[in-house]
Amino acid sequence: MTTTATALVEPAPAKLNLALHVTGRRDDGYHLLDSLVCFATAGDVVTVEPGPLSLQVDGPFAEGLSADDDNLCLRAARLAGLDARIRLTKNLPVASGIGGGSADAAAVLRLARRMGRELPQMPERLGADVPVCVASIPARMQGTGEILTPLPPLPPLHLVLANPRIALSTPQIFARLGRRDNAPLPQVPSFADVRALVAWLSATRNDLEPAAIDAAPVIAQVLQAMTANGAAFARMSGSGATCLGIFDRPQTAQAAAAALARHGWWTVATELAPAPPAG
Ligand SMILES: C[C@@](CO)(OP(=O)(O)O)[C@H](O)COP(=O)(O)OP(=O)(O)OC[C@H]1O[C@@H](n2ccc(N)nc2=O)[C@H](O)[C@@H]1O
Ligand SMILES: Nc1ncnc2c1ncn2[C@@H]1O[C@H](COP(=O)(O)OP(=O)(O)O)[C@@H](O)[C@H]1O
Repeated sequence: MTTTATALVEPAPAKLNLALHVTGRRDDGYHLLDSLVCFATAGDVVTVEPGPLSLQVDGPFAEGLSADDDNLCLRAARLAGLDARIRLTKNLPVASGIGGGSADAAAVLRLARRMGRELPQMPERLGADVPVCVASIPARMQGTGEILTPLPPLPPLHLVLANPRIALSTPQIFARLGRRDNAPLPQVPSFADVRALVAWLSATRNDLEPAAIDAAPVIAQVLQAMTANGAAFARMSGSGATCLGIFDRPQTAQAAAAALARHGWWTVATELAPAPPAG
């Protein structure tokens, strides 16, 4: 698809679970979560142009993804009643704990809104992470993902994301959990600076991290490498295997991303994403 003047472009920022507590399980098997979520400028890009509904995928991770009817971009378009030619540039690794598919679906819903459609009720029908990805702002996420409390802006963050090129299945990681009745997050304050955020995060966890390390021990090496390369804080996001590191300066983040890439891992140095324009 060549892009024309009528194309609309929407970023699909990577979703980061800075903290993720699993606090229970519903009768239908879905888990109750309590998570501090934010978004990075690193992400996929969704473009739409007028035309019948279709999807074309390009970008570095296009190969791992089929453009068939099940693709979350097409499912989101059908839910929003959007007929358009969609192009997805897949920059994020697939099945990697940073909500790529949910962020893509959310970007399609925002595009549909820009084209005059109503946001569909219960976007969580597309995936538990879709509501927070539609908002794409720092938020506390509870319930199974549908209860959102927007947070005051976070301090600027210099981040590294690293994935050891291992796709992990979200349901399989949930299934490996030892405990499902952990305490909720402590109260989330307004963070004066990165030091305050890191201190708060240090008293929290990602409850899916031990289960994911059990399934893919290399994740522990990625976390260790983040710290060895100067991260003030390192943690796995979501159900993994992508890990995030918080660094003091853009230069240290870029140097760490380059050092981690020498292991053959996917890495990117990034920042917090700006909020999408209010719809
Ligand atoms: C774990 C999280 C944390 O943000 O992130 P990812 O690792 O996917 O990025 C999300 O809750 C994932 O959201 P999402 O990837 O949209 O999940 P869904 O497609 O709705 O669900 C996939 C499967 O994960 C399990 N699941 C998901 C969400 C939840 N609250 N409890 C669950 O038990 C269920 O087995 C479900 O069938
Ligand atoms: N546009 C999409 N991008 C990524 N994954 C998608 C997409 N559409 C459907 N999927 C499917 O959703 C699953 C979860 O992918 P993803 O959202 O990237 O992972 P995670 O939820 O761990 O962050 C994958 O198995 C993939 O096949």
